[in-house]
Amino acid sequence: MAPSSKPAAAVDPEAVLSHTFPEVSFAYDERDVALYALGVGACGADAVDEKELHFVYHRDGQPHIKALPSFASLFPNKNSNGLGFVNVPGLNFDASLLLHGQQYIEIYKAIPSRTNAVNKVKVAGLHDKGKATILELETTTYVKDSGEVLCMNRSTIYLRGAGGFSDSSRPYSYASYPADQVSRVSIPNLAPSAVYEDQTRQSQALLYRLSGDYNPLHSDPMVAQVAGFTRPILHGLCSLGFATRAVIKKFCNGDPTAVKSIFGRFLLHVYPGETLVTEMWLEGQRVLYQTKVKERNRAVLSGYVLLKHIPSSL
Ligand SMILES: CCCCCCC/C=C/C(=O)SCCNC(=O)CCNC(=O)[C@H](O)C(C)(C)COP(=O)(O)OP(=O)(O)OC[C@H]1O[C@@H](n2cnc3c(N)ncnc32)[C@H](O)[C@@H]1OP(=O)(O)O
Repeated sequence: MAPSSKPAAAVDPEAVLSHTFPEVSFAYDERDVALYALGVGACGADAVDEKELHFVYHRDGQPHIKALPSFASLFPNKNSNGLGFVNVPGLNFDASLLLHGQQYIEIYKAIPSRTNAVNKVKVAGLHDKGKATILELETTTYVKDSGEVLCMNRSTIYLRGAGGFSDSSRPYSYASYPADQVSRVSIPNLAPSAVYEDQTRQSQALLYRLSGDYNPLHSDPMVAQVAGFTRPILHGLCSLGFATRAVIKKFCNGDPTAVKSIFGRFLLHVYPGETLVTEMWLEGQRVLYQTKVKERNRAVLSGYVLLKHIPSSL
């Protein structure tokens, strides 16, 4: 290479956008649904909580257990343990520095408590932020036998240190979806309509990982240190599960089928053991929320949950 040549860019957008992912088949059952619910704190403060017990136990038997809508956020993990994008040609990054940035989930059909399913995955966005690259992957999940569409997850992955690949002065930015679907929510300057406090356990990430996200960032102190944290951090989707539970509890009377879509932006890491305080505001059929860590008084997550209808009791 001539000394004046530019080093190869870390990201080749054409190669990334033209990548096709293999379809992935998977199955789950009520045990997975209940394990997930425990992983996001269901019945954590009250083992007979009448608005949550049906997520982990049912007197009439396992088939009657209900899936939390955020259980759907696990489906992209089936694509090579969630890291199917690590080997995308044209996408070079340090995997130890990646963080989950945002998650958007559309639910088209009540999430069954057991099914055989298929994931179809595509790149939905790619953005050069200079110090980072943002990759967005869309995973659409179908019921295997009927072909019905169950849900769609759009996962935003923040790749620290992998930006700066744009040629021109205008940073590269591509998205295949309307911007307002996943824009950062503005938190109202009003007292919240509801507040819910949850204590995460020291072992929260160790329990949550058994639902299928085995990234050692959440369990291994050395890996966490390399990534810049004093100890393993909580999975972003675990915090999102806590926030979704808070909304279902406060606005849906425990009914998981009332939820149409969920959006969350991860603002700051959470350490297992910290207390999550979720403030919620009802705006039309959307519940805007912001989750703070009580011990550090810092906002760690914000977003919205769109409901099919507002329960008449509100
Ligand atoms: C199939 C998919 C599976 C994915 C699994 C991935 C593995 C899972 C890992 C985890 O769960 S990690 C734990 C959860 N996540 C976190 O804890 C991250 C918390 N957030 C942060 O630490 C920070 O917000 C950040 C992501 C490091 C960004 O902070 P930074 O200070 O670097 O950003 P800014 O200077 O404010 O903004 C730069 C640029 O980027 C945009 N942006 C910022 N934050 C996010 C975000 N969370 N999501 C998306 N985009 C983000 C921001 O808007 C700026 O862009 P412009 O506005 O300038 O265009």
